[in-house]
Amino acid sequence: MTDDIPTGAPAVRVEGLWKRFGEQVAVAGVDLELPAGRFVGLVGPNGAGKTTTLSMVTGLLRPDSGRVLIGGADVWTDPAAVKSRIGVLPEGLRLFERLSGRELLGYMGRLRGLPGAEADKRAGQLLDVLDLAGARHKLVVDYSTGMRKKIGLAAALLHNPEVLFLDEPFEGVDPVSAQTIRQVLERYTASGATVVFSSHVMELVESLCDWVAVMSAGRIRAQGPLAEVRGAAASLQDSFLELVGAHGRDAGQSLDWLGGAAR
Ligand SMILES: Nc1ncnc2c1ncn2[C@@H]1O[C@H](COP(=O)(O)OP(=O)(O)OP(=O)(O)O)[C@@H](O)[C@H]1O
Repeated sequence: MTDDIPTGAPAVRVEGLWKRFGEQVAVAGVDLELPAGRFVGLVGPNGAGKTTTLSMVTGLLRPDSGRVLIGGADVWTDPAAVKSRIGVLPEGLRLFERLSGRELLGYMGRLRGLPGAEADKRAGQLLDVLDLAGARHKLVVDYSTGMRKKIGLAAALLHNPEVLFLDEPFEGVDPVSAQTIRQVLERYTASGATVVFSSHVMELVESLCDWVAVMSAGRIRAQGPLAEVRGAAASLQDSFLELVGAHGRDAGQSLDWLGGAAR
C-alpha cells in the first residue's frame, strides 16, 4: 500500500452534499474524492453525519442538494447503473428475517442477477469463510448481532461489487470473525476494489485504512492518505481529537460526586 496521490478517476466523487432534518443540519456541504482500490475510513464523533452521508452516497436517502458519482455514474439519476457496482452494509440493516442464512444469500444473489447455481455456490463459500456454515439453516431472526453483521456483509459481497460501503462493520463482531472480515476485505481491495467504512474505533481505522476522511458537525475536516491526515500527531486518535476540537474538553472533572472517594 502506498500513500501517493491517485491519478485515475475516483471510485466515489461527492459534490456539495447537504441534508437537513427540520432545524437540524446533518450534512453541511460535503465534498469527497475517494480513489479506487483504497481502504477508506470515514471517522467522526457521534452525530457527525457519517450515517447520513453514507445513506445519501448509496442511494438510500435523497440529499437536499449535491451530487454523488460512483465509477462516473450518478447515484440519483442513474440508480440502476450504480446499484450493480456497489455493495452496502447499512446501519440497522433490515434482512428477510424468516429466511435461513443460506436461503437469504441464495435469494439475494438471484435478486442481484446471478444465475441460481452461481448464487448458491457463492452463498456456500461466503457462509464457510465467515464461519456461518453451522448456522446456515437457522432463521435470520434468530441470529446474534455479530452474525447479522456477517450475513449482511456476505449479502453485500455476493455480486462482487466495485465499491463496498460498510457502516460500523465490526460492531458486535467477535475478534476471530473481525480478523476474518479484515482478511476478506484486504484481499478484496488488493484486487482493485474500494472499501468505504465508518467507524469510531481509531486504532481499527489506523490499522486497516490507507485513506481517511474525518467528519464533524456535518462537514469534512480532513481527507487524504492516512499519513497525511495523521500529520505530525502521534496517532490518528490524537490528530482526530485535534481536528474535531475535542482536546481540553471537560472529561468528567465536573462530576465531583461520582466515585467511591466522594461517598
Ligand atoms: N431521520 C432523522 N431525523 C432527524 N434527525 C436526524 C435523522 N437522522 C440523523 N439525524 C441527525 O443528524 C445528525 C447526524 O446523524 P448521523 O446518524 O448521520 O451521525 P453519525 O455520524 O452517523 O453518528 P453516530 O456515530 O452516532 O452513529 C445527528 O444530529 C442526528 O440527530
